[in-house]
This record gives sequence, structure tokens and C-alpha cells, in this order.
Amino acid sequence: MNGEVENRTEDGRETILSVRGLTVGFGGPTVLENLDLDVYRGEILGFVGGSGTGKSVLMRTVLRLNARQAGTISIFGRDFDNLSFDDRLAVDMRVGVLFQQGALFSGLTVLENVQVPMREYLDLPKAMMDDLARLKIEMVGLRPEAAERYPAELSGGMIKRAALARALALDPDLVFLDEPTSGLDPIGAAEFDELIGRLRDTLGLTVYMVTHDLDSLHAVCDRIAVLGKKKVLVEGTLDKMLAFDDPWVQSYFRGKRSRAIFENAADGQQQR
Ligand SMILES: Nc1ncnc2c1ncn2[C@@H]1O[C@H](COP(=O)(O)OP(=O)(O)OP(=O)(O)O)[C@@H](O)[C@H]1O
Repeated sequence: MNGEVENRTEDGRETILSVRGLTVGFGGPTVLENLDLDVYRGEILGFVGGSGTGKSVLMRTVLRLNARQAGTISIFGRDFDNLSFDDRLAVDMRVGVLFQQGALFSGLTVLENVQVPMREYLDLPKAMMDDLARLKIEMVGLRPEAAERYPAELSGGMIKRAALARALALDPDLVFLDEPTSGLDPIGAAEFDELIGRLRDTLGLTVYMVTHDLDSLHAVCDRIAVLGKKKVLVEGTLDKMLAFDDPWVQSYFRGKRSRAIFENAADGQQQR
């Protein structure tokens, strides 16, 4: 892309997404105010926050699906406000999204759903699109027969995988996952986490994952960001979350359920 600037932190991390001073509202009180956030290449960032704090609003604003009242957003080193039409298309092609509940088109098969972004952005012969879509379907661990099925014929876990295949259709650098493991049983959720970790390692993806799932935060996220009081309250490692002096953060990361997960994991590490 023309004019792309590489942004690196002092410790050498490349900033792939940078949000500064973001304010978003819908006519009433603001939902987000003066929010800053960075996402680094190759990481899996887990984004948490109480219900209704604005996690989806933030994700949608970064995807240019919501307007903002103030602030700047840079993606791949380019300021959103200075992108030409062609640059916008180029940015969109490098970003994949898995919306809550998968958001597959019910009248299309899995294969056709995965091909939707290809049809929108690429001009490829049908046979090539079929091959590419089947590759993505295999990549997310679905059996080849799943390609011909309709969403209503899929289990919850298969829907998430099909939606992930669609998010990967254009070989993105950055994927946004909105509660990818919600509605899955613990085994299905753990398998999905493992898949996300594997795809990050093999494809070099950067993953921005909104989640309520403490297991996911522990199992695959390199860094956690907490949304509260209209901004990113704290970001960093799990240890940093545990030490952070805020009632919501403390009850979330030190509650009964979280203690069970994190203490079991710590025991496991000590035994190894
Ligand atoms: N298009 C909109 N118009 C008006 N208000 C909106 C709109 N979208 C979101 N909101 C409001 O913004 C606030 C944050 O909503 P959002 O869906 O981002 O929360 P969330 O953190 O994703 O919650 P959850 O974890 O429950 O999904 C809510 O009060 C919601 O009603």
C-alpha cells in the first residue's frame, strides 16, 4: 500500500493498529471517551470488559462500521482519515472478521459463504475460488463434506469454524473475533482456542479477540486489555491484571471461577 509507515515500539514490536483519543456516542452519553489502544503484529490480544461497556462498539468503529466523534485510528501504519478509496479497499482486504454468532448467510452453503469476500474483492475463475475456499475450510478443521452444507445443518462449533474460514478467505494480516467461543461447550471452546493459536503461529496472524472466556484468556492470549469507564483501563499480562487496583478487574480476575482456572494452570506449570 502506498505511504505505509512502519511503527515500532522501543522493544521492537510493530504496531499494526493504533487508536488515539477515540470518542464514540450515539446522541446520548458517550460510550467510549478518549480511548487509546495499540495492537502489535503477531499477538493474540484478548479484549474483556463488563457487558455493555462498548467492546463491540470499539470493534465496529475500528472496522469503520460506526462513526466516531473524535480520535484517530491508524491501521498498518496508515491514518484512516487519509486513505484513498483504493487504500480503503486494500486495508479491508487485509482484515478478517468473525462476528458474534458467526453471521453466515443462511441461504448459502459453507463454500459459498467462504467465497463471499472473494467475490467482493477478487476477480477469480470459479474453479480457483472453489479450490481456495476448500483450502480455508480444511484449514479451520472442517471436514470436506461441510463445504456443501447450509448453516442450519451445522453445529455451533462448525458455524464458528465456517465463519472463521470466511474471515480468512482473503489471507488477512489481522483478524477480529467477537466472542468466538461463546455458546460452545468447554471442549469445543478449548479446541477453537487451540485452532486460533495454531493459525496465528502458522499464518503469522494478528488476532484481536473480544471474549468473556477466562479459559481463552489464559490459554491463547498474549496480552489482555480491559475496557471500563469508557476507555482501556489496563492492558498487559495476566499478572498485571491480577495486580491492578480496580473493583471490576479484581472481581473478574480474582473471582471464584478465575481462581480455579489460573491456580490450576499455575499448579500444572509447577509440576512440569
Ligand atoms: N448503534 C447504536 N445506537 C445506539 N446505542 C448503541 C449502538 N450500538 C451500541 N450502543 C450502545 O453502546 C453501549 C455498548 O454496547 P456494546 O454492544 O459495544 O457493549 P459490549 O461491551 O460489546 O457488551 P456485551 O459484552 O454485552 O456484548 C450499549 O449501551 C449499547 O446500547
